Amino acid sequence: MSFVSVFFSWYTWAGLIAFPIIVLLNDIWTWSRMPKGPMPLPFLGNRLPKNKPWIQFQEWSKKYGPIYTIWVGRRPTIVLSDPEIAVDLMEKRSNKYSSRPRFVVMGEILGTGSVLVQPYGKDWSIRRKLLHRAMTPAALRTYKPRQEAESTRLAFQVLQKPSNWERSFDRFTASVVFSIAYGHRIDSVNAKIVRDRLEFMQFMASLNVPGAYLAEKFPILKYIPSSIAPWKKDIEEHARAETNSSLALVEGVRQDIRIGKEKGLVVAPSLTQGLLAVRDEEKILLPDKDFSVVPASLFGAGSDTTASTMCSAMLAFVTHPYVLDIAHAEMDVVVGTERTPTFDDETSLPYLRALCKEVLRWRPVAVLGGTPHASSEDDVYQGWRIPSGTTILGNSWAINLNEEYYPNPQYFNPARFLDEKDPRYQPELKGAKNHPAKKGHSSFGWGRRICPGAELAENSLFIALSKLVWSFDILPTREYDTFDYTDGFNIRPRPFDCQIRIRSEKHLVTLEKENIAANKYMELFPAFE
Ligand code: HEM
Repeated sequence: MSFVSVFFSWYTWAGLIAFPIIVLLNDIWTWSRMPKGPMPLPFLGNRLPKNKPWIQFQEWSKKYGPIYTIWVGRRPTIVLSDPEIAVDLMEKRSNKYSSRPRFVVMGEILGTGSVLVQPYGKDWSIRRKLLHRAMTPAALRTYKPRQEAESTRLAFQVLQKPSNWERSFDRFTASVVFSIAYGHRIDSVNAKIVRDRLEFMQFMASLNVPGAYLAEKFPILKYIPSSIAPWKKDIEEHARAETNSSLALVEGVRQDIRIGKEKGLVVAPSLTQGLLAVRDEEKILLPDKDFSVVPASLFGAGSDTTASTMCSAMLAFVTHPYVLDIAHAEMDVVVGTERTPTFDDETSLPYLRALCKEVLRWRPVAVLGGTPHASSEDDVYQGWRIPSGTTILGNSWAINLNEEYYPNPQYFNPARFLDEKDPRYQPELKGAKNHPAKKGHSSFGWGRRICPGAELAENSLFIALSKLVWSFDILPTREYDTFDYTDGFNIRPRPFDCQIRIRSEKHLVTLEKENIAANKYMELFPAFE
């Protein structure tokens, strides 16, 4: 039979027509057994919002309930808006819900091997275990002096240039993670390494917005040669630059160790230094390119997230001024004016601790729960069928602002997180339901993929906000829109001005004195230029 006759034969045509029908019937069957959501179009899925999808997702949760399905092309995504359900799936059934969806653009085309986007499995587990070595309680204790010194330097920089507060926050969080990762501090956000890293991060974040790239719906598009696909060429160039930069940072630490040995100098302890030793001792087979991702992920995942949360705290201060009054009163009693707060004060500053939790709840920086989870086995939940490979998106915006758990959720009030015996506790802020997580919020994610840097971030938040609250009055200069946030993977308030002034002459003298000691301490960690 010739090719032409096969082409025109009736069964070829029947096959061509039957195939999409079979696929469609299969999709309808899958759809009919999954939690109901907005009606998708065959093969195309749902029309997804281009901007701030978490708002639309929250709206849909009011119509379709706390668990519903949306379709990205033919791929189902379950959206969760209730913390209990999120825990049921991603924690109690973490053996089935700890993978990541296929990221055609951010994972396969960018391909920088970030822990964040790796599917559950051996490759992910090696990197994650290495990361955990840097986050043990003992390791976290050794970072505290750096965080204290850096937060004193932060308060002093804000004192010197109050209008530059947001940049100072970025410098602070960058310096904390870089000094931990590579043993080098950051004195300016204009340091090349910070500019480069911020660009990589913002770029990566822009790849993960649902609906941003057609290749996510139609993976075949990833095979288009980059010579005729400028969007792909751009992604590949970013990937090369990021990998080279991560490798150079590890090489820098190797060089520090070499020079230290030659000259008999003490090298500032760092995560990279420790992990290089572990890799050699335990003969962990991880090529340099993949190894370099581990320390690099500290900045990628930990700097902007922490700084953005601090920016949200500033927005909360200027829009809910009474909070600062209460925090100031607590500082005055516990710390006084002769010294600034330290980690030793933590247990005596419950309002400050509650304030940090409330910021994380009120404006979760990883607004869609960070990187989505994916199921790796078929499952049945509340009678619904959830097939293997389903994307699971914990909408932190909807979860953290869920009225059943947090009455009057848009109202910023740290008292929600105070102990019931605390006289400042307000019972009317207790929800009809109790949040199932020990932390009382879901801003660090869930289960086996929960943020490994949560405690480090909480420590940075606590000490930085404590020093800022201790030092300053932070006052509104106009009306603010508490929803005026950036778009993307992580969110932060759009830049805004406010009045920041030192609380008294005594505070000024103490801060100046402690800043000298803090600068001296941070000399242990030479600055990245
Ligand atoms: C306020 C600060 C931070 C917030 C709100 C935050 C939030 C999150 C969230 C929501 C996830 C996704 C969790 C999940 O999939 O269930 C995540 C993952 C991650 N975070 Fe954080 N994070 C913060 C700071 C940090 C810091 C300081 C580090 C540094 C070690 C870090 C490292 C990571 C890494 C490596 C992952 C990927 C984990 C994995 O996929 O296995 N984060 N974070």
